[in-house]
Amino acid sequence: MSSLNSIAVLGGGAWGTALAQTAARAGRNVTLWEHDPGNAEHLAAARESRFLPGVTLEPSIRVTRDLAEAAHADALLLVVPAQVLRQVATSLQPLIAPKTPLVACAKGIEHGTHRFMTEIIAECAPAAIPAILSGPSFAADVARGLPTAVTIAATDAACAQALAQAMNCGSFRPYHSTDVRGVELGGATKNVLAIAAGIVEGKKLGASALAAMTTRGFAELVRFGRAYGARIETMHGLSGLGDLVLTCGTSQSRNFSFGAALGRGESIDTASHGKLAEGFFTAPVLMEMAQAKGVEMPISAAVAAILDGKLGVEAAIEGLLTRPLKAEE
Ligand SMILES: NC(=O)C1=CN([C@@H]2O[C@H](COP(=O)(O)OP(=O)(O)OC[C@H]3O[C@@H](n4cnc5c(N)ncnc54)[C@H](O)[C@@H]3O)[C@@H](O)[C@H]2O)C=CC1
Ligand SMILES: O=C(CO)COP(=O)(O)O
Repeated sequence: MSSLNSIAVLGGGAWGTALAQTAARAGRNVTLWEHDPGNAEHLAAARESRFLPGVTLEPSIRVTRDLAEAAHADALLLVVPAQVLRQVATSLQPLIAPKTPLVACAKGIEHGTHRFMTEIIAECAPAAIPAILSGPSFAADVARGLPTAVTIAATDAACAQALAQAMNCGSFRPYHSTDVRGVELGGATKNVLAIAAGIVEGKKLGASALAAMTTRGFAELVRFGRAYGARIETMHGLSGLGDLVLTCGTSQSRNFSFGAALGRGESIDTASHGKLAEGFFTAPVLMEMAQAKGVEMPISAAVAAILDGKLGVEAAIEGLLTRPLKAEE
């Protein structure tokens, strides 16, 4: 695949803004598309995103609300919440050139259809090359130019390599992979586990409990990944273990913060404090998919039951601790 000189980022939220900054620093010609008129106006006029205050847009980034203008880019990054990715991919379908890489940067699984992000792209924009970018990377860190490594996967190895090359700037190091399913599955699953980790923090259960939760959570991620076709080395990599460790360890994660608020006794309705916690949306789908293949995921199941209002936090903790003893696997 020839080099990708222009990049369009669709979504001027926290992560979209950070990735636009990265692509601009990597020397690409960058267009940042934002659907919301107020947010787009703020991006264009103040040169900062409402979702990432204090970060000034690189001067070369062009802000637009015109999807057709953004669709001209050599590669497009879809940086919107997982549950609206279908809507954006569908709108793009008539506008893009054949074989344009469309890179999902959302972490989730679609409600109702159980589709992973690249499956939605393949369905809605069949002429595109679907890809996924995921890994341990907080938008605020990336936007500030702090060192970060992620994985970019596409079934077409040359495409994954070209995307990694296009997004590589001094501080942002993308590895490439062809294990699309493994990369997207890790990012979706870890968000649910990060809510559990937050609950441990909010309930003040201690550092030992947090380490146990993260480790047994990883065992669930690996079991789920095996059932859905992920490679083991991917689950041990940046987009699996790496992102799990990141988001299970700090309140910088919105999923972790959401769980911590639940652990402190806040209601499900207010615990996100208006921020996007993708694990809230992924938890029920993850459970449906785990049950469909008989995958045992007790921590994720407890999170899903808490979020569904079927189980209290205290009862969930007691339930996990009193499960029959078993061999470690
Ligand atoms: N913030 C972070 O540190 C990271 C976020 N991600 C993932 O990126 C995805 C987006 O997250 P953030 O940018 O952080 O969220 P955000 O809440 O900061 O921004 C969401 C963006 O989506 C746009 N949007 C919402 N509804 C839309 C619609 N119907 N059509 C078009 N655009 C719409 C918003 O206007 C906004 O630009 C999530 O799946 C998240 O898990 C991944 C890695 C890091
Ligand atoms: O995915 C992320 C970092 O890799 C961001 O995590 P949160 O969505 O929980 O803030």
